[in-house]
Amino acid sequence: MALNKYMHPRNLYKDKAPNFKTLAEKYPDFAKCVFKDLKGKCHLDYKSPTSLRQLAIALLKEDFDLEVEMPLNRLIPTIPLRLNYILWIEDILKELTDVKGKGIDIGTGATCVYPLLGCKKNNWEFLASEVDETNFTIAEKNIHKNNMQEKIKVKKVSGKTALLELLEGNSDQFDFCMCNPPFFADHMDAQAIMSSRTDDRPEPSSINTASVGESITEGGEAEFIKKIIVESVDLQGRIKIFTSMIGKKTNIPLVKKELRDHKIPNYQTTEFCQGKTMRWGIAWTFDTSVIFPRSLFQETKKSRKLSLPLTFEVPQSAVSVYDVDHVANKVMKMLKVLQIENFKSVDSKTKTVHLKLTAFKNTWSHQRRKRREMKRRGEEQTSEGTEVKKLKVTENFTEREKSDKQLENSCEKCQESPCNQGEREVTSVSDFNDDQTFKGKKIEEKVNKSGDGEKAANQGASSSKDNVVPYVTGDSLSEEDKDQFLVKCDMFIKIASDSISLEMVYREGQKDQMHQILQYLKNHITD
Ligand SMILES: C[S@@+](CC[C@H](N)C(=O)[O-])C[C@H]1O[C@@H](n2cnc3c(N)ncnc32)[C@H](O)[C@@H]1O
Repeated sequence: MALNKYMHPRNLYKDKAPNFKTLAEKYPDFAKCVFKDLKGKCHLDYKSPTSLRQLAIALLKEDFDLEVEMPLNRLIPTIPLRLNYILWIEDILKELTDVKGKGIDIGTGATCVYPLLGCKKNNWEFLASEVDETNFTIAEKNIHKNNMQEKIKVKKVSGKTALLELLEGNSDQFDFCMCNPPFFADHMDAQAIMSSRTDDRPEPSSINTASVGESITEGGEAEFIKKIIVESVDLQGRIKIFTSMIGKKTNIPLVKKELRDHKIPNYQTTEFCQGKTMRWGIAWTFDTSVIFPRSLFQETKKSRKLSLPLTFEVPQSAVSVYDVDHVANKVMKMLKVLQIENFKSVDSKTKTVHLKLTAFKNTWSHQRRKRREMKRRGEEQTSEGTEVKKLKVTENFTEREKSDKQLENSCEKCQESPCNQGEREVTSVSDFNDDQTFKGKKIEEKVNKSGDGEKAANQGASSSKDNVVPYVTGDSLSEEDKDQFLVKCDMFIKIASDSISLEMVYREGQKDQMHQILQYLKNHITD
């Protein structure tokens, strides 16, 4: 299921979808809803209220040892989503001191699902409200069925307020309140939302059995949550953390605005992901010392994105012999020029070369600017009668700048010039510190004196025609430079079908620097 990878990590359905076959063997009423395909695999009709009900009943019994009854004409709770909400509350409470384990559930529904789960899992106590007579009666039954009447109380309310009426005549302190508010503003809203589905947002895979009172509230869920926010101002001494589920993403900014309007600065949203459905949660408190857990969805998404490898197919023209060893040697020489530390290991089975890279200093970007600077300084020096040789460098840079421009235009990531991705095209050799001219001089001397090894390294980073383009060797980093690294990543050079690929996998530090290093290698590997 698309969103399951973002489910709460402690959600037991994250990596283990309910096994219909096993459930059918244990629960006869559920078995009646299951049908088998030609291969004998069990399926469920998610459009059938009876099937959904029997699945929820079976899961609550199987995974939480909870006995419940649910009317077919009331909302049937999807258990993975309800569990995600409970797990988020657990995470919030972990950050608090002096937790009593007491919560409020606004509009508990017939199943009384949050109090039953919270009480069973965490031994929490609940005060719940319900406006609907049928829901109220069945919620009470479900509490008794599970012998939780000491822990869970439900109060029938008029629905004029969200919390105030529930707390009348009660002086308890609560750690949190939770709510799955009625969703729609009116029938038109419900109709519009159900019929606004596109290919991107297909038909819901399951049926909504909620009654009018359960799913429709004046102004929709945003107004309902606003009501809780307004009341929370008066109740801040009684309830530490206020939370609500949000069903429509577009309501999040409205709710946040209401919080800001009431000068409530400490709030946090989260995502509840399950199957194909995403819902959101919002939590707020008047206690500024509370630190809410960060959104797991955003963190997981970010770390998944970060772990995707960047790949590059090495062209045949990069090396004289097109094999992994030659490519690896060439790349290592380029890394030496860039002063990127690398540790090599080889997987002899797959013939893959693994280089563990650590870059301490950006030696690969802003080269045009730096060469222009060098050119200027070269001219200054020449006018003072020093080093005529620098003029050659100047001329060559002009040529080089042209080719750099072309390279810049070819930024593969954004296809724009200048690159707008914050991962600017990288072009030439090194980041010559501040005293470019001095380094240039020093390097020229090196070129003049250097043996084959250094010349070979130079080829890795500069045009063979342009052998006066300076370079620095990898041994010139100061201890200070090495104290802080820019980025660490792994590079794999391997055979991929009939070509050799270079793959970079991010480890730590600034990921955009890894993009730049790869771009540099792409631009210069055929030099
Ligand atoms: C979307 S349902 C949620 C039911 C249950 N909490 C769940 O998540 O499955 C909303 C519930 O709130 C109840 N409700 C609506 N307005 C209410 C109010 N002002 N006070 C208490 N309950 C209310 C409805 O009757 C309904 O049972």
